[in-house]
Amino acid sequence: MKILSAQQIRAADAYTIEHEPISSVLLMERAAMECAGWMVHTFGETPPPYYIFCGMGNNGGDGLVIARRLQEQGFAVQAWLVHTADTPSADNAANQPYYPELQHIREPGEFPLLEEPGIIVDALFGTGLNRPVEGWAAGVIHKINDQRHRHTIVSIDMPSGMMADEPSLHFPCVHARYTLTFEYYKLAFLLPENGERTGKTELLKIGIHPDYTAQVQTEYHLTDPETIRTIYRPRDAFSHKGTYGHALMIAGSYGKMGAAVLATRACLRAGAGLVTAHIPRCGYEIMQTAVPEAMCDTEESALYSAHFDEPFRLRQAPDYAVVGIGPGIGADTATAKALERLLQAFHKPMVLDADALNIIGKYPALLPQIPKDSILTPHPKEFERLFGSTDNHFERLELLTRKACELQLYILLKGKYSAMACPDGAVYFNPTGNPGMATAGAGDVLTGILTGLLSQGYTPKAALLLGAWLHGLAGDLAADDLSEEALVAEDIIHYLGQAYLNIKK
Ligand SMILES: NC(=O)C1=CN([C@@H]2O[C@H](COP(=O)(O)OP(=O)(O)OC[C@H]3O[C@@H](n4cnc5c(N)ncnc54)[C@H](O)[C@@H]3O)[C@@H](O)[C@H]2O)[C@@H](O)CC1
Ligand SMILES: Nc1ncnc2c1ncn2[C@@H]1O[C@H](COP(=O)(O)OP(=O)(O)O)[C@@H](O)[C@H]1O
Ligand SMILES: [K+]
Repeated sequence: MKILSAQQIRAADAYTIEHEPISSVLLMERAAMECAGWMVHTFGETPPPYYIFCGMGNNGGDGLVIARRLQEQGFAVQAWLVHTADTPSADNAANQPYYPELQHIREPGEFPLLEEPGIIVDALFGTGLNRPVEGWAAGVIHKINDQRHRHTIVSIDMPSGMMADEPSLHFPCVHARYTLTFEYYKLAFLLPENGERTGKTELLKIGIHPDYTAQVQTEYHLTDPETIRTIYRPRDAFSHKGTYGHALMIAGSYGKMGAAVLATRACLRAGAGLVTAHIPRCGYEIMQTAVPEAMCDTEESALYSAHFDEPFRLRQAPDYAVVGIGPGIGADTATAKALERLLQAFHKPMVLDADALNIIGKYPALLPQIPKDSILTPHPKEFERLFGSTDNHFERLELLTRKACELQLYILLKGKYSAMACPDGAVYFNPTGNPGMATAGAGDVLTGILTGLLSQGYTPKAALLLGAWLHGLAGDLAADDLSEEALVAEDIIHYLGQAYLNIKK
């Protein structure tokens, strides 16, 4: 699913108006009807009163139509026009006569007392916002926010005060419980700095012309079930384990064998044909007992240098379909040396996570040695160690995209919407997953899944999009049964099968 800028959204509206064709006032009617329908469905036939605050632009126009529609259905509605400008937009003005009970706020003192707990509809500003809200209009936003513990705040299209494509963290902005957004997710919603203000996002289709969406060029995308279904490849009936590759998982150290077990298990569950776990000797029995399906390749100590010093084994490394490296390996000098040797010996796309990334953060000269099209999976702290810090999440996204292009790597920056930057500059956000996955080892499972998918022959981009989706979906299915709180990393592996079945439906 494409993510459009505010400017592209305006163009999409204009294209629809011209080519459907439909008048802009009717398009507004359609958008507002969807909102009113959602509210009736969500808040029921006997809801608390609706308090609707409308701005002077088309977002306010939506608010006026919502007020009329809800009132026509017999609900208790009060609506105010907040005079943030001298003149309303044409479609806003066109709708005012159809809601004669409209009240007016021309100064902060006119903000009403909302006695009965109700539903506040925020229709002050939408995608037309082009600067911070200031003065008494900002005061109205603060007053709305002061009510948020007594009332449910629903923002129309965007929380008023938030910019769709630019940082606005420090701007006055409505803190919504729900944001009913039209047709496309806005980039701002997907960045952690705006999460608290956006609340739960509901995407409402308002009938934007499909031809516009099909032809518009955008670097940002949200992965969706259709994309995932086109990526997923069913198994060939005549295939054998050789078809699905032999993966090498380099993970674990004394005290961190759990990371190796989780990554190895996840790699097998994702569907790799054969998996060898490269681990320190101290973890041999743990691994053989916990994951009998995996082969083990051990070293005398927890250090990895010996392995890749040995010419025979070094020659073997390229024979693996894929290498996943990082979970729990530690970041001491000998291990760093071993990683350097691995990068000299292995030239196919690989998966680098956790301590492998921390080592590279310490020795940045290793970065350009990573095989082209490899997948890096940093969490925000690891990302900062690798590439430095930024002032806000828009800048961080820009840095992520730039690094993926410069280094010709796929980089997944973890989060609620993990951002996956591709070497061609495209960025995909993954919508599956939940806060239950903020638990030790969840990232090790992701490393295993990605390695398992690459092993089966998925391209790095396909493995990345499908892997992130499956990982989050397995976490969602696990949380549905077990709760977010009780979810542990092992559960994500356990529910991977259900996640596969779900995408095949
Ligand atoms: N035909 C269309 O274009 C449709 C538009 N729709 C709605 O229209 C919205 C966009 O409407 P508009 O482009 O009229 O803009 P908004 O209603 O978002 O903003 C209102 C006006 O405020 C002014 N403004 C910007 N920043 C300000 C600030 N900081 N302080 C005070 N005034 C400021 C702008 O000049 C703009 O004209 C969407 O978010 C959506 O809700 C929907 O009705 C669907 C159809
Ligand atoms: N709130 C959340 N919503 C969705 N996914 C989440 C959330 N919190 C964590 N995750 C996912 O869980 C994983 C956690 O990885 P990471 O922090 O590396 O864990 P660890 O290092 O303990 O293995 C990431 O893939 C991340 O996207
Ligand atoms: K709004």
